[in-house]
Amino acid sequence: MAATVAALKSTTGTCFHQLKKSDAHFLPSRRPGSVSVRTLRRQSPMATLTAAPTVGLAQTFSNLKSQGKVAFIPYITAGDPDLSTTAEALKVLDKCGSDIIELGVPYSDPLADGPVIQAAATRSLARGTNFDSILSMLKKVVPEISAPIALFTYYNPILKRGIGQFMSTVKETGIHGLVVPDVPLEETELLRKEALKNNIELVLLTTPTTPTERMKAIVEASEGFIYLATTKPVAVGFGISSPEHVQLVAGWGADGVIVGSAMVKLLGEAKSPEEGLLELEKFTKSLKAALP
Ligand SMILES: O=P(O)(O)OC[C@@H](O)[C@@H](O)c1c[nH]c2ccccc12
Repeated sequence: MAATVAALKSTTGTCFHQLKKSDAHFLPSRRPGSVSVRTLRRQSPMATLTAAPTVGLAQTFSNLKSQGKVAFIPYITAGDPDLSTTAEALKVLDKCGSDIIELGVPYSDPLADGPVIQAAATRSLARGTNFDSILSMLKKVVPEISAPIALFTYYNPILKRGIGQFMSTVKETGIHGLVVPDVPLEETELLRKEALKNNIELVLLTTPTTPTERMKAIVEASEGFIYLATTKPVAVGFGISSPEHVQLVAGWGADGVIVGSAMVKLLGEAKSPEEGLLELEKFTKSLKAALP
């Protein structure tokens, strides 16, 4: 895998259709920066009024890279065990130094997710979580947290609202990035156009088995994140669940480390939301401490 990371950093590439749970994913950065994101935000005169993130995903990577740091990127599913716990969890993750937070919108056919996240989505939907309730939770919480958020959603909820309407609504909540795992490159043109209009970074996906030419095209089109293979900064995810894993991946030369299922499990399987949040805090701190 270390060799894979090195190879990916010297290639431009991606495949989209072949995305599966066994694959790692990577996040590139485009815009150079020199000041710590977190320092920048906290020094802002607006900080007492609102801690809204001032920089997006790509900029966050640039800023961290210039300090020799590796991004810590947790993923949680919205509405599991309930939306008010998700709101608290976002604050905990932010407070514990997460650099970017991935928030999954639960969907009935989560084909790109593994069993833990699928189960979380099912529980969340059974509780009645829907896109509108997630948006109103985000409107309240996003101004209180520093880390930029990337929303993970399948394509259907976007199509249902209409792409333009979806992007502007999402932008209003203060979300910076969007990952749509079931849209192939060929169908992203309109999505990209509307995302750009609303200043949302649209993340495309690749896998280690993606043909080089296709990888190049996807890397070219992606903003903020790419899953696998790029000369831009790279973040690795899938199957990472301990400080040892995090350390190992950072040692391979990755620019960011993504942890999903392990987080989701802590929150979703805790005896109570309070206990889940405490576990989440402990776990996040231990992972963050393992990174440079
Ligand atoms: O859960 P893991 O093994 O820690 O891996 C992160 C991954 O699940 C998360 O980033 C993710 C959630 N939903 C996705 C859809 C596509 C790609 C990636 C994801």
